Amino acid sequence: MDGLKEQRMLDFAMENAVRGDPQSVVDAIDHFCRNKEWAMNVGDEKGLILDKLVRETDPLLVLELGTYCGYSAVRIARLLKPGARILTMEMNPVHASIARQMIEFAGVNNTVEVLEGSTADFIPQLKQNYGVDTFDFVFLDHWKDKYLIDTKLLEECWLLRKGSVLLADNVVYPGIPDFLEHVRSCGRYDCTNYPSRVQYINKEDALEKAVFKGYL
Ligand SMILES: O=c1[nH]cnc2c(O)c(F)c(-c3ccc(F)cc3)c(-c3ccc(F)cc3)c12
Ligand SMILES: [Mg+2]
Repeated sequence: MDGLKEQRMLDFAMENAVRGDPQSVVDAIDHFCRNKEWAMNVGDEKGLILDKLVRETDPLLVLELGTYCGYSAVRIARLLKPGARILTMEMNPVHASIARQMIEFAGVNNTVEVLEGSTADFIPQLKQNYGVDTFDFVFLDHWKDKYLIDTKLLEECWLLRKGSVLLADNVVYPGIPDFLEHVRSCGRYDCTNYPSRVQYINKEDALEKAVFKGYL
C-alpha cells in the first residue's frame, strides 16, 4: 500500500504546486501531509531548522541519506547557490521513482541526483565514480539502524573534512541512541541538539548537528 500514498502525494503536488517553483512544491507536500495523509518527510517545523543550517553552511556539495519522496532534497536545493549539487540516496525503488518525478517537477533536477540503492554500496564508490572529494553538508534521514554505520563509513572513505556538517533527523523519535552516543563522545565532532517535533504531529523530536573536527 505504501507506494499508493507516495503516488497520491506526488499527484497532489503536481496538481497544486507550480512547475519549476520548489517552494510551492514544499508547501504543497506539507499541506498534503498535514491535512490529508501523514508521511515521513522531515516537514515544515524541522524543515525551518534544516533551512537555517543549510543557509549558515552554504554548501557546494550535499549528501542526503534517505530521499523518500524528495521533499528535503527540494527543500535544500532551493537554498543552494549556482553550481552546488546534492547527491541523495534511496533504497526503495518506488520512493526513488516518486522522488525523481517530484524533483523534476520542482525544477531542481540539475542540482539533485538520486542514487537508487544502498548507502553501503554507494558511499565507497563516491570518490571514484562520482568525482566527490569531500562533503560540506550531510543530511541523515534514512533508517535509524544505519546512521552510525554510515557515519563511520563516510569517515573511513575520507569523505568528510574539518568543518563538514552532519545533520541527523529523528534523534528523539524514533531515536538514534548509538549514533548520538558516538558523535557526542568520540571526540571528532562538535554536537548541537535542536529540539523540535515529529513532522505534522504534536510529539517531541529533535535534529542533531555534528560538525566534523578532522581526523584527529
Ligand atoms: O524511517 C524513517 N526514516 C526517516 N525519517 C523518518 C521519520 O522522520 C519519521 F518520523 C519516522 C516515523 C516516526 C514515527 C512514526 F510513528 C512513524 C514514522 C520514520 C519511521 C520510523 C519507523 C518506521 F517503521 C517507519 C518510518 C522515519
Ligand atoms: Mg526523518
